[in-house]
Amino acid sequence: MDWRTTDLSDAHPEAETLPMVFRSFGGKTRFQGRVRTLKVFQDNALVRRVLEEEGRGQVLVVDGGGSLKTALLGGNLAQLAWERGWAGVVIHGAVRDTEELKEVPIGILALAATPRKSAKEGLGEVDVPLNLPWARVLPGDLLLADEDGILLLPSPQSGGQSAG
Ligand SMILES: O=C([O-])CC(=O)C(=O)O
Repeated sequence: MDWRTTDLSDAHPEAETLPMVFRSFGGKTRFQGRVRTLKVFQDNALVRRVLEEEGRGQVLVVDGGGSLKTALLGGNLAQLAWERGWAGVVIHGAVRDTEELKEVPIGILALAATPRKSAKEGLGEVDVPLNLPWARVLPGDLLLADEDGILLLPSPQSGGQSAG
């Protein structure tokens, strides 16, 4: 992987970016893939359901509303993501089992770690546009993450709408 988000941002000034307010908890700090999205709040049953699907090198972006009260992913779900071929998980929220997450060779970005588990009711929305505090994230965007932040390039099919 020779790219850097800084160089890509220079080359694509219209691209959405997310600042590195996230902490890297996974085995990889640099990763990339097409985006799947999930919007939940303190409930991670849908996180498991989506990660059970074939990842095919995609990155799951979870808008957890920024809540740090419960963890939306832990060691088991991280292991599942790796086994199913996901390139990474980006969580606007919290994770747990940080010692285990380090050993999983995918990208795992989240705001914080917290011990408390999430509810399992299955509430939330899959494959919807996400309005994170810094940028809009659309399913199908190409996400690239490194130490400087996250860059989002719109999917060819979206006609560049996410760059607006
Ligand atoms: O199951 C959960 O709620 C999250 C977790 O602890 C894990 O993935 O190991």
